[in-house]
Amino acid sequence: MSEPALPPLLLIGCGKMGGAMLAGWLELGLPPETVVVEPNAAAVSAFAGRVRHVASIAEIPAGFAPAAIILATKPQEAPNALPALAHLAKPEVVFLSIMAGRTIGGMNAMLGGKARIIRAMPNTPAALRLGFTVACAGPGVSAEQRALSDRLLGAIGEAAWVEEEGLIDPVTAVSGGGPAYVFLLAEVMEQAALAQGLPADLARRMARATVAGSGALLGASTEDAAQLRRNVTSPKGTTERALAVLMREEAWPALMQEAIEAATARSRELAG
Ligand SMILES: NC(=O)C1=CN([C@@H]2O[C@H](COP(=O)(O)OP(=O)(O)OC[C@H]3O[C@@H](n4cnc5c(N)ncnc54)[C@H](OP(=O)(O)O)[C@@H]3O)[C@@H](O)[C@H]2O)C=CC1
Ligand SMILES: O=C(O)[C@@H]1CCC=N1
Repeated sequence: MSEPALPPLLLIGCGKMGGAMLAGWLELGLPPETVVVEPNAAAVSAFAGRVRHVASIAEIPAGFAPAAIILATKPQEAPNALPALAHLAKPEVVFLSIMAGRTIGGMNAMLGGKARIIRAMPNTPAALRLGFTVACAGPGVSAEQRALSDRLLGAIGEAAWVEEEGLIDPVTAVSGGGPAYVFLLAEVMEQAALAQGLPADLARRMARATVAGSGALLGASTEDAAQLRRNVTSPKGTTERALAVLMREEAWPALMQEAIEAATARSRELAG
């Protein structure tokens, strides 16, 4: 059975994440009545003619009744943007926020106290529909609103739900920011290749292809990451020597834990 048509949406902020999500939703067949609020016209140029673009919340057409309002501005913009959207907070409208840190309670207060809110955390592979999003539904969200949000998040990759909102902070640290750590890996591998005398172009290609190829292998495999690592590590071989450095107690395992703790703490600081 084919899925019902998507209802019109209102997207607030069409930057890196908002734009990536919009691209996925357009593939699902988003109605052209969809409104995108984005002050930076260049950010929406790729979607010209497929959605209605306005530069500010004040310019949202009067009477427009979206089923879902996606909040994809920076968390710091919430105190400006959310009160201006309070008049749209009705039981039949679900707010789907991807803002780091901003809590359901804090957003609800800015939206007038009666909003139905889902707090979600996607990541940038959403641009290739390979994202991973974890979502949490706040009070009053209906089964239909949750199903619509699940469909929207499923259009940009995998979606998972948690009941405890506090878990979204470590999710933000692990999968929300996670792509940055992987890209950093490509950067430092390239630098290490250069340090061993490899030509710059080759160092760059090697690092990118190794990270991208390993990600694709992991994505296609049912084996644990640890087993895929072992598959590379010949006894008494070269990889074993490298891993003896990287897996030292104070090295990657401890550093990653510290990094995730720092990002989780920052997510909690952004709360409100
Ligand atoms: N980037 C990522 O990997 C992820 C980001 N997020 C979350 O997504 C949100 C957006 O992040 P990201 O896409 O990286 O940021 P961007 O800065 O790329 O996008 C935010 C966009 O919102 C626009 N904007 C600013 N004020 C308003 C307003 N009042 N109404 C409508 N649009 C407005 C900005 O315009 P201008 O630049 O002109 O100010 C900008 O284009 C953040 O809350 C972040 O925490 C979540 C998961 C991953
Ligand atoms: O760095 C940030 O705050 C956002 C949230 C996760 C990824 N980017």
